[in-house]
Amino acid sequence: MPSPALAPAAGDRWALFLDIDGTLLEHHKDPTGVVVDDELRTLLSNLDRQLGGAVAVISGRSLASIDTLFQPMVLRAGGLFGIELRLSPDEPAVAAEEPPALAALADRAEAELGRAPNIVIERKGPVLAIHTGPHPQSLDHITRLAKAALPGLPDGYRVVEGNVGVELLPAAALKGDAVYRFMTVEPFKGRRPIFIGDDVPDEHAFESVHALGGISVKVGRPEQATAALHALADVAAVRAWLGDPQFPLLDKLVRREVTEAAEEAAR
Ligand SMILES: O=P(O)(O)OC[C@H]1O[C@H](O[C@H]2O[C@H](CO)[C@@H](O)[C@H](O)[C@H]2O)[C@H](O)[C@@H](O)[C@@H]1O
Ligand SMILES: [Mg+2]
Repeated sequence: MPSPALAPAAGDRWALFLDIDGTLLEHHKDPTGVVVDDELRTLLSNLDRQLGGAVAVISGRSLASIDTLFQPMVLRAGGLFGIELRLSPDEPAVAAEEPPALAALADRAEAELGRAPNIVIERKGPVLAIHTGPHPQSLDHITRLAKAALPGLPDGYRVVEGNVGVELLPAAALKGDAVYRFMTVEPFKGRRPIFIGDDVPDEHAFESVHALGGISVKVGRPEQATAALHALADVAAVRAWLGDPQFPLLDKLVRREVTEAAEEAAR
């Protein structure tokens, strides 16, 4: 039997927010190499029907990249960590622009690092990603380079070191803010949010769903500090949970022990 704290309250209506890479899709060394299978499309359509449309992906990918991946589906989405919002599927995808100072940095990064093995540079308008793959040494080096570039960028830019790369993000790129924005509009309004994510930028969204009385689910990396209160082992476990006829039965999630130190480290 689920403990009372883990059982969905009667009458709860849910809103579902999903990270993409590492949550719905397994990683691939090339960001353009991932493929959305029809099983995932069917899963998302079923959830969309089940939750009255209160389903959105919130990703570091641009809306254009999300659309290319999921076509012909057009999802409610927060692209570029929430900078590019599509609150309803009939809104066109508008791409955010690359500021000149970031363009200059991206040009330099492409010239200096573009040929290095395992490094992939992804220009996404106001966000620049330098993917290293799971190679800690190059990750340290690239993080230092990215931090050194901050003074030349518009105010508020920050470096986020993720599991397999570094991203330079403007101040407005906060996944939790995207969750808040969705929660102000139909069909999300008044529901209880669930956010599922696997990486550092997802921590902000975990905090937001907590503030909204929702459920946070961290995927994989059990050794990593996180604010999330629940866990799923991997992409397969995420898909199995989402596809369970009893979704969202919370006792199928692993309840995380969150220590003060872990919460602090996740901030
Ligand atoms: O917020 P997410 O949906 O998880 O997106 C985060 C980034 O995902 C992609 O990069 C990562 O996945 C790639 C494909 O597996 C991999 O090649 C890369 O090394 C990873 O960093 C995407 O390309 C980025 O734009 C997203 O920000
Ligand atoms: Mg992810």
